[in-house]
Amino acid sequence: MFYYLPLYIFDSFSLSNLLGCAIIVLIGYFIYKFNIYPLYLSPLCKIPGPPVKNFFYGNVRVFEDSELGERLVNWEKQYGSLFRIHGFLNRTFIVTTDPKVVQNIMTTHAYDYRKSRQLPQLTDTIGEGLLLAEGNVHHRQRKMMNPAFSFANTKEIVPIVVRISHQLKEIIMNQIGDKKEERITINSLISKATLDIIGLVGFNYELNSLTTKSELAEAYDEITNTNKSYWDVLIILLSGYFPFVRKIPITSNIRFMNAIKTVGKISENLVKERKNKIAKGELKGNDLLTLIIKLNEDLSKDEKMTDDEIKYQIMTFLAAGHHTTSQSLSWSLYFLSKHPEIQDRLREELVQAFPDPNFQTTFDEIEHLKYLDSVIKEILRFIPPVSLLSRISTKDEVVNGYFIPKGSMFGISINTIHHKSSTWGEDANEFNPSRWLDPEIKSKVTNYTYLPFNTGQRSCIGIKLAIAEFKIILAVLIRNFIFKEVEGHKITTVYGVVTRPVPDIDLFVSKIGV
Ligand code: HEM
Repeated sequence: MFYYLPLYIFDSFSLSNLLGCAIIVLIGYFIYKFNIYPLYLSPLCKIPGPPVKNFFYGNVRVFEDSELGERLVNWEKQYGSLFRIHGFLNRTFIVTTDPKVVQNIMTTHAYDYRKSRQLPQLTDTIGEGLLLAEGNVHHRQRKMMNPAFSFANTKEIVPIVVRISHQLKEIIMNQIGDKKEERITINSLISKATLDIIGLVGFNYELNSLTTKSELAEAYDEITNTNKSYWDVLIILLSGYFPFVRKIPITSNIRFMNAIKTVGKISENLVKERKNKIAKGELKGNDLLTLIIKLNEDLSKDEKMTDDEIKYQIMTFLAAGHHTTSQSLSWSLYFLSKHPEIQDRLREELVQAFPDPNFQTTFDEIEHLKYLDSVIKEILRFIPPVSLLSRISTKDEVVNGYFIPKGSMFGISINTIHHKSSTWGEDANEFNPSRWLDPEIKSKVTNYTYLPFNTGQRSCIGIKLAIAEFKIILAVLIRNFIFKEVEGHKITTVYGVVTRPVPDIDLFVSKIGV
């Protein structure tokens, strides 16, 4: 009798019925997985959080959302330092600003949390370099590369940063020419300057993107494209779940993949070129790549990085090392133009320290400028370039009384932590560099209340380089120009991989003393 069962089924169900059933089962599975389970059945539902209003987007877009920062700050006030939000397809994020939880995730048990691969375009852009490596691989790579980012090496690269900063200054001077002032789009100029700097300090490679058309600068313009359409964002979000979506041959995907190929090709050539120099005994220089290759030479076979690993580090440094710094610099000029009194005070300090507008400086000289230091600390507090860090747990755990199953996603909201009035006072939402001169506020600053570069094992390896570069470029620009707001030019803050202004920032720029 059982022998006849399959035929019996085919008799009574036509193929279209079967297909219909399969579609219903699939839709049922989809609704269960992306709606019923995360919103009603998951143990994470016990954690408080805002109601979900959108079937697809949950309560935040998490990526490319212009209101994310403000909403997270408000939810933290309402639900406390550990709360639940839902992103695309109702993915649950446990958002935390609790210093103890942050410490546990970032320091005490850092390797028990892995990075999210929800943004495959990030993996495509930087490869499996230090930023994305996990566990022992990360530990080995980091240990090996730390010496290349030491204070001593950072001091050595200061003259390069000064040279490019003055080159940027000259370009702006020329754009202003004899005019009283000129409206200038600052982001793209600064981004080229920081790309040129990472090219030189990273690989002793003259990208010259400030002065010539650069293939690499164009590739990054494409990758970090600021004019993303609704469909571009949807493709990015969907590719987090279904990676093949990135491979569909539509214009935005093709342009993105071509840009990625350019970055990969240039990085590969840099490794080859350096290897040739080693073969000829010509390996000289104190750029990061040379230092890393030298350090690699001395390692045992098990510890050595492969050529591909070195290529991924180049891709990582290029991406991680230029966009963050350039966006922060652009935001600085924007807020300094909104607060002319702060800009004037900073300029006063700079003119006094550097009477010559074409000044050359050392690391120590620039480090001693207190107000410049306060302005930079404040911009990194007020608008941290990396506003949200995500981590996925690899073990079941109980956090603040809630059971959190392994595989859960934590979002450490740096931006929210940086706007807590309990740390920063009632004016936490104001841009006020002077707070950094207040001993009471300074006493509340710890690795877990202020973390623009993250903290612990996965903190930014380029922090010293980033701060030196940030200070020098800002010092050269503010020492030589006055930046003024363009009335009616409205800027929105968009929280992507890096927090960026949309549209690009236009400012009126005039020369000092003209
Ligand atoms: C204002 C500038 C910068 C900011 C705000 C910044 C911020 C950050 C943050 C928050 C992280 C941690 C990411 C995570 O835990 O998921 C990070 C990691 C990293 N950053 Fe930066 N960064 C900046 C500049 C640079 C520069 C100039 C470099 C130069 C190469 C660099 C290279 C890296 C690398 C390689 C990592 C991965 C470190 C690891 O996982 O061990 N960053 N950065």
